Amino acid sequence: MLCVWAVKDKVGKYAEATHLLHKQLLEAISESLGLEKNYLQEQSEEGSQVIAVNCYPSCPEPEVTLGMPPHSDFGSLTILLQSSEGLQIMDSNKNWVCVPYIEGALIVQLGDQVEVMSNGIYKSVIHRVTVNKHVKRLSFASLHSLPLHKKISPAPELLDGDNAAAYGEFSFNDFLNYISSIDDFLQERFIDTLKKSSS
Ligand SMILES: O=C(O)CCC(=O)C(=O)O
Ligand SMILES: [Fe+2]
Repeated sequence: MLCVWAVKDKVGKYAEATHLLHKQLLEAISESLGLEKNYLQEQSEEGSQVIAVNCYPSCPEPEVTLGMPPHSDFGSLTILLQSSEGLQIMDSNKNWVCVPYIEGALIVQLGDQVEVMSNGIYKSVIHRVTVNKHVKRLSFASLHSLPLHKKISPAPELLDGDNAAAYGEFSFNDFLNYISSIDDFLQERFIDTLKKSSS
């Protein structure tokens, strides 16, 4: 019992720390886009945070399988801690690049919601997870999202005559409806369905 409480306390503190870090990162991203410092954070107010613990057992034939298939995260940002290498991101030439393991380092992945709000100035990162023949891998993902029914669209300050909105508006709920309505949501990323044809 003591052990359960100790873990609960640690995970609770971790969730609080990543919640604060998410806020600070959104402020930095807002400023980098030339928006009000609080713009993205205000959009994200009353949003959700989920801590997912992923376990990838060692696998006798790592070359024929994946721990997690390619996807981008639907939310604003994902803050990730990994126990060993395994995460790969797709670069602009569509090559898979290994994210190195650095003890204690946090990995920040930009999600679809920030891609849309930045009108595509930032792109969400496509990533996948490989498995290892000998090593079991754990990852702790803090997944942050805007509120379920909040409509998300490009920040109006980023739009002018030369820069039209490159994405239609959507909510997290629209995303959930999308993935429950199709057979294989990995075939087409939800964000691609929002892109306007001129983009
Ligand atoms: O295990 C990882 O490194 C990534 C996990 C992930 O992509 C996710 O939870 O969305
Ligand atoms: Fe992910």
